[in-house]
Amino acid sequence: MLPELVTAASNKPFIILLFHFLLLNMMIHPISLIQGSKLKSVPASAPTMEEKLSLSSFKEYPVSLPALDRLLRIENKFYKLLKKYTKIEENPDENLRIPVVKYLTRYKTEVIGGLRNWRQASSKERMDLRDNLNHPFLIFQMLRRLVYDFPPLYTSVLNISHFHELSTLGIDLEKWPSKQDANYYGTLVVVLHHFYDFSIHKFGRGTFGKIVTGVNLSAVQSVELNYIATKSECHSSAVEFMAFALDQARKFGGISMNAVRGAFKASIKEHDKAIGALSQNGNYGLFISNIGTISNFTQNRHKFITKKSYKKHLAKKKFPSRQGDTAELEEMDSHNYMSICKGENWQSNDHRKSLKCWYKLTSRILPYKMEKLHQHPLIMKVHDFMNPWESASLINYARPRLVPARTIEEGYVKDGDKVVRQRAGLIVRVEQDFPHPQALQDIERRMELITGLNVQGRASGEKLQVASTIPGGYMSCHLDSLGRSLKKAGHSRIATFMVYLNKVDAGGRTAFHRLGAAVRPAIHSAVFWFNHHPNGSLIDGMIHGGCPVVLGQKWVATKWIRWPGNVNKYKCWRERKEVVVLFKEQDRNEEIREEARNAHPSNHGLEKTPFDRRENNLPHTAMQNPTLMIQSNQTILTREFTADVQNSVYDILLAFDAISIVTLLHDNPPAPTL
Ligand SMILES: O=C(O)CCC(=O)C(=O)O
Ligand SMILES: [Fe+2]
Repeated sequence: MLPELVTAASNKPFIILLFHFLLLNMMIHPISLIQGSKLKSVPASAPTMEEKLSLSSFKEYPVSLPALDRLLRIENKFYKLLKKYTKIEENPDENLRIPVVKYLTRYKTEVIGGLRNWRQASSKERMDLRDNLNHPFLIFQMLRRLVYDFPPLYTSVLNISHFHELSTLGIDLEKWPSKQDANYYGTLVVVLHHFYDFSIHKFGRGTFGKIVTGVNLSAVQSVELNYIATKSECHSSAVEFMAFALDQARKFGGISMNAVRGAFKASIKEHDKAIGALSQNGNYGLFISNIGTISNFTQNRHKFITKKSYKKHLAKKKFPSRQGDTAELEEMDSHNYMSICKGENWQSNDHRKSLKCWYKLTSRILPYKMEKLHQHPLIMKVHDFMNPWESASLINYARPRLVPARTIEEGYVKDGDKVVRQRAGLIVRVEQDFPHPQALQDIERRMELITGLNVQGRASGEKLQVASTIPGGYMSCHLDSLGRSLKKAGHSRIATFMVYLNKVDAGGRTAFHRLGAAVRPAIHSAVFWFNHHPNGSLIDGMIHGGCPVVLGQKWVATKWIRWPGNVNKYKCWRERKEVVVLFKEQDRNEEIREEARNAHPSNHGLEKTPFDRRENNLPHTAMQNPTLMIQSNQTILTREFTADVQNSVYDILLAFDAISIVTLLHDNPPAPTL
């Protein structure tokens, strides 16, 4: 247990104990942070506390907010009882005095101090406990107390009559938070440092920029964060956490100086080794992002590969420009993405001058304030797209339904990998049970009026998706489209329309690093961009990522707009090729056939094809395993369809690389009209 370790530190070789402790007891969440647009798989994680507690039907994070809320309240009760206990006359068991006082002191510094200052910091708004739980650092500290300090103390005091109230709280230590749970939040703190390169010396003592956080980072916690950072390949962050540990140990003791000094040296060595290997392997993105965060530890400066040597390295190796599509550019992506997240802007003055703002008038809606954020390729911002009631309804709908985001790699959704592309980010699709269907339709209709694209219906858009991210959570850089060409990927998301549903206190920009700029999340506003050129090819420049949220919780609603339902709007991208779909199935519903015969060949609005009607309201039995024949120009293709595929027009289009279905017939069709 950690407290024993710390007390023992002064007389035992601490470093040995320290690493023994770290290696054996700290199983951190297996992550490897960022690293460009290349996706890394994450091994299955241990059961989370949420699963163990089964307190709530939804998982908001590995530990759900209601679960955390409950823990916070339990701990608060415990704190009050301990405090009373120290004040009773015929005092307490002598053996208990030290651990009780220790717990009280930690609680006072980490919670009371933190909460008070946090409140002051939040633009005079009263923040409830939940808001405080929203910061990974405070959760990290709380879970550490509950994992290391709470169980032994709780077991010792449970039979003391003064504490009998505890038995009514339903605490089950078997289902108590684990070290993994605490360390998960440690990784989020590391992410924040790795990206934003803030001063740990200030942050660890309670300030974050202009915000007073009340954070009070102990030497031991700093050592733990060092370990987590090393495991996460954030080597310069690791060194900085260790440097802070050294500083805290020097100032406040409680841990062996020699041991921390030794661990500090070991950490630098580890850093240099890793960085050296990275630079030799030519992984410049990672190399630079690590180098970039090393600050000036004057006494140890010579031990780092300094920025100077990085510059030499730069001089030797020519880095690609920010345009184009090369392997090297991809390597640079992670670094550039981080720079843009930090607020850098590489757009030229000329380009910025060309970015205009205007009011868009349509016949049906009030004017929208439109702002061009990038010219070629286009990124548009729509101010005040959502009304506050709509945003709140979407958040309220999503909150209890969130699930960890699944990942999409090379066009396939991989089940099981919870957080690769989206870390500490959870999503839900807005389904039929959304209580305000009319509002949803309004929202989608407005998207259509603004973009000029169809977004409603399966062929035109995916269901609106709401995503939530807590501080430390981010989405590494990626392209929204699922394939390089529309031809290959019929599902392709030709455009993205994303709405920022709430105010994010700090961080959480959407970074378009190859375009040199990021969009700040502005409450109720939307951002809109194309992922494909009109000729169908992918716009590589649209690679983007959601930067880590620093303070507050970020909520976005995203509509991915699809190709098949919009293909007619891309009139010139290739020659029109019409196809005839033949159902060979015998027992097809007569109504469908009738409609098919009547369908006018020139009706290309996919929403109106018999297929779609079938999808919406025709009996399903008629559609079991049909064989489709597609006649396209002179070629006749036949293919068995699975139940899944038969359900959608665009899947059929995709399978046959067709643009549209002009008619739908039973056997022996007349010659197609091409
Ligand atoms: O959260 C963001 O700002 C970006 C999210 C995103 O890119 C996505 O969901 O595809
Ligand atoms: Fe995206």
